[in-house]
Amino acid sequence: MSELQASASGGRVRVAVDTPQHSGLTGPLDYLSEQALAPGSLIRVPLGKRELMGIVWPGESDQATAAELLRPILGVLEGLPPLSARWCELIEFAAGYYQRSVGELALSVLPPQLRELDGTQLQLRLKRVAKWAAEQAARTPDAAPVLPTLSAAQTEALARLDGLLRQAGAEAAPPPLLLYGVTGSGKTEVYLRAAEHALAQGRQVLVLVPEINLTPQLEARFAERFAGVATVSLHSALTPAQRLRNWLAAHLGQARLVLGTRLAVFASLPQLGLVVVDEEHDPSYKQQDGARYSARDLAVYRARLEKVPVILGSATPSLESWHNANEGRYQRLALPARIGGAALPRVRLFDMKTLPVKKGVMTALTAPLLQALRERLARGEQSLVFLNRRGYAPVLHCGECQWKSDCPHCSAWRVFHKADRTLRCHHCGFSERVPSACPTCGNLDIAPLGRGTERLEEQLAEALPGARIARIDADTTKLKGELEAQLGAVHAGEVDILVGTQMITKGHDFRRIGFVAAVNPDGALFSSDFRAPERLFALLMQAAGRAGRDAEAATLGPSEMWVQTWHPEHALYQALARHDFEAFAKNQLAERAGAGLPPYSHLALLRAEARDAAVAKAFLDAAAAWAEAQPEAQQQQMLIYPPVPMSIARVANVERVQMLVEAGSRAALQRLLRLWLPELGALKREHKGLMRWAVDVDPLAI
Ligand SMILES: Nc1ncnc2c1ncn2[C@@H]1O[C@H](COP(=O)(O)OP(=O)(O)OP(=O)(O)O)[C@@H](O)[C@H]1O
Ligand SMILES: [Zn+2]
Repeated sequence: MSELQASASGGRVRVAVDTPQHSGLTGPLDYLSEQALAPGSLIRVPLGKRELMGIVWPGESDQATAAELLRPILGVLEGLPPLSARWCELIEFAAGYYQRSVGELALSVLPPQLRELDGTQLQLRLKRVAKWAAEQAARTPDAAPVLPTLSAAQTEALARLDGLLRQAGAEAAPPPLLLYGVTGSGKTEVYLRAAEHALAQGRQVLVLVPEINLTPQLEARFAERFAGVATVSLHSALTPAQRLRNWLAAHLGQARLVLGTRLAVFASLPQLGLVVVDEEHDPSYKQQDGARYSARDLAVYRARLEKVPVILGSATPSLESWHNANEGRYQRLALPARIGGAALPRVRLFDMKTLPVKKGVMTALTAPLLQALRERLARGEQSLVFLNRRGYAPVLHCGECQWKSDCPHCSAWRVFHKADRTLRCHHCGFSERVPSACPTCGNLDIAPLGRGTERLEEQLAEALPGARIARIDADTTKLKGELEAQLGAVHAGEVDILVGTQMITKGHDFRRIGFVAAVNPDGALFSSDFRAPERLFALLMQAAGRAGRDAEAATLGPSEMWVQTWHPEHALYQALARHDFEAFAKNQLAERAGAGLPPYSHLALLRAEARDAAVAKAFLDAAAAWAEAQPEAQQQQMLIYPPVPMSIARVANVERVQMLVEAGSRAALQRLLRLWLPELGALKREHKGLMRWAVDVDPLAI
């Protein structure tokens, strides 16, 4: 019971509480307790005039507060087993790495309802969870699941994995596995078998997916395979009550399988035996506010802490993971071919320059593309048309006075949504009815410029009468159940052409799609963000991956990916045409090495926000001056770039400025940040009008 000793002595306990931001990065605070409390216990403590939930934190107090100043704790949440020492360690690491306070992070990843419960309410919840778990365990399959015969590559991958699973809990942590499998190669089957093995060992399994919209499909596949295994999901679309129930089920060890989005990486799993990160390259794994953590990176850290295997799966791994595999830090397992010998789609780079030029008319639905769609329709095949822009048109425009539908609060256009006739800002949410005439000159003839998915759907319907067209994007799937219903219709063959944003390009196991078109992907080619090519390549590979997944359906004709571009000769498209991720990755890594960019360097972004951009900039300049004076910055070849406006500089009338810090070593960057942050808190007070500042470690979007 060494865990008990730390807090049993002298009545002093360390407690992680969510202290207010302005108090700076504080560690756990000391309180007095009459009874010995196991680390990880949930308790109630006073803070100022408030009463808060806190977590008894492992480790020694620094005794900074004199004993006579300590306040007694108010109570203990009885009946809940303490959070494990490893869970606390994960939180402590993440808080340190992403520069947040331990208490803030720890409390923010617990289900919010947990904070409001008293002992009696908790007892009731615990009873319900136990009942639910018993029901789950009694669930019998409709029919025994039919296990597919594994492909040779799957068999080999699993043999390697089994070796690691057997080692789980041994002295050294097994190396992370990068499951590099082309689209449709059966990665999910590998996850299922690995999960089966871990479950059979009496362990819990954590499976992460990048987006909520991928959880229903995955839940269904796991439920079908593992009837009788209590399974829960954890994501932000759950009600507070569901989230608490699922969290408790995992924490009590009753849920054996936990599926979820990035926040699930913090689930309490006392018997964790395997972690899976599906589509590990996906940017959605990075949290974009508060503690800006990468769930993928934390999954790797957590697996090492628990000494259990972690599988990172992708057809287009992140360059960070690819580099780690190249360097031998990760083990690479490849699934080089599609299941059943299905061919990857032929990629057709359609050169927009070959179209006859009609002045002023920019069309996304080119005649050859419509022809290709008609052919697929005639054959009874499904097609997918992909455009990464929702709404009807990105901007409304007056030809007389050149007025455009800008947002009064942001440096961005308001998007025209035709269905509800609104102009909506996708950044601040500001929405107004579409004016019937130009607001500046009164011209009645204002017209949409460019196109989003809503307009694309309309134009397709005009051009292809009789075709059954469905659209899936954030606008058509707002209501609960809508997405499932729409995907269901696609799977049932009730849809001929599916139009949508990137939501439909990843992860879905469509069986009937033979043709995928990207109508306007060029924009990302010339972005100033060094990660833009990596993201575009992954997106297009994933989109291509939705076509031709069923080897048997291919008797109709070969599947095809259609890319409309003004730059067919671009190296990115050339690699795409050959489905050559490896060449693309090699090329990109060489460029990154040359430019000293990640994974060859380590970045942090310091962001500042104010009504006046000059205030934000002055704060960052002062921050830079302070850091540059530190010996740490000078010795470690730390590079601090001048502050620049963010790509969308103003959102909701707030100017946003950012400053990039680049370091050769992760440890050096961490050391600087640790010194810097308390300083920044003090600096903020000197810069009147500064609203917020934040640090983003390993930022994804620059
Ligand atoms: N050994 C197998 N035999 C027959 N069918 C299989 C086998 N393994 C997987 N499948 C089926 O092949 C299809 C594709 O598998 P899966 O969805 O796992 O691919 P994936 O590698 O995850 O692809 P993506 O990266 O595109 O999501 C699924 O319908 C799955 O049920
Ligand atoms: Zn706005």
